[in-house]
Amino acid sequence: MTTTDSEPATVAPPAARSIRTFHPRRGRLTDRQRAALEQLWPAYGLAVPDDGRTAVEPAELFGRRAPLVLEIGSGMGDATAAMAAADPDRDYLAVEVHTPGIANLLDLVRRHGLGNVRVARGDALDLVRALPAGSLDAVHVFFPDPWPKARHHKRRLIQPAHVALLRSRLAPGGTLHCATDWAEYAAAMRQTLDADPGLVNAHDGYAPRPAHRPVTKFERRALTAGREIFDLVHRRR
Ligand SMILES: C[S@@+](CC[C@H](N)C(=O)[O-])C[C@H]1O[C@@H](n2cnc3c(N)ncnc32)[C@H](O)[C@@H]1O
Repeated sequence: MTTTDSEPATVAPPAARSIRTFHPRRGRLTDRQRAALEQLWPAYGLAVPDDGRTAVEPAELFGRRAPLVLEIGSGMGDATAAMAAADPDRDYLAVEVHTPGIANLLDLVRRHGLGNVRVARGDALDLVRALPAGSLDAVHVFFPDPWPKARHHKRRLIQPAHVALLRSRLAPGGTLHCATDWAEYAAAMRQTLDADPGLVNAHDGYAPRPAHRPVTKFERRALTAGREIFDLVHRRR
């Protein structure tokens, strides 16, 4: 994965051109997830452009201009759906690679009538590259894959070049909120985020878990196993 904080090269295409249907294999989804995927994907789904040129225009995706929250690695989507339901004046764009998670979030969108959620399928960094600079009010990275082995650290989402890219898509004053149950990753995240010249740590250390962040599926597992949770909230200067 190469990373750049430069602008996407082309102007936004019509939303319909960036939205495509996909058909995951039968058997991986519950009937309800499959039905939600088939019914909602055309209007609520986005195939992440991976050509490095196609731009994603949030106003076209949501049909309105509102502050935009990006949730990276939304998992089964419970936290995204809960936050979007409690925050109707902002739009929520979730990005995930795991098809059952995408379908589950679409099912939650359908059941709770969430007009302010869209679900992107593909690589989070490709999506971030395709978004306009300064277009995000917040980025949520809740319990990203920890890649605990040292030789796999290069696969981690939170590393200096990726943070610079994320920061470039945040509006001034926008927040980057990360959470993890992996103490060593938390320390590395904090060091990387604190070192970014365009970010300021909103809490001068780890943040108390904000009331607006629901307990996620992975967080529940960590709490059951007795692990500590670390939140980090940084603001773009
Ligand atoms: C440990 S899980 C956490 C899920 C959820 N945030 C939670 O707390 O329950 C990490 C998620 O990130 C997703 N993921 C990993 N790499 C990704 C990528 N490059 N782009 C988008 N999602 C990704 C995985 O599929 C997985 O669902």
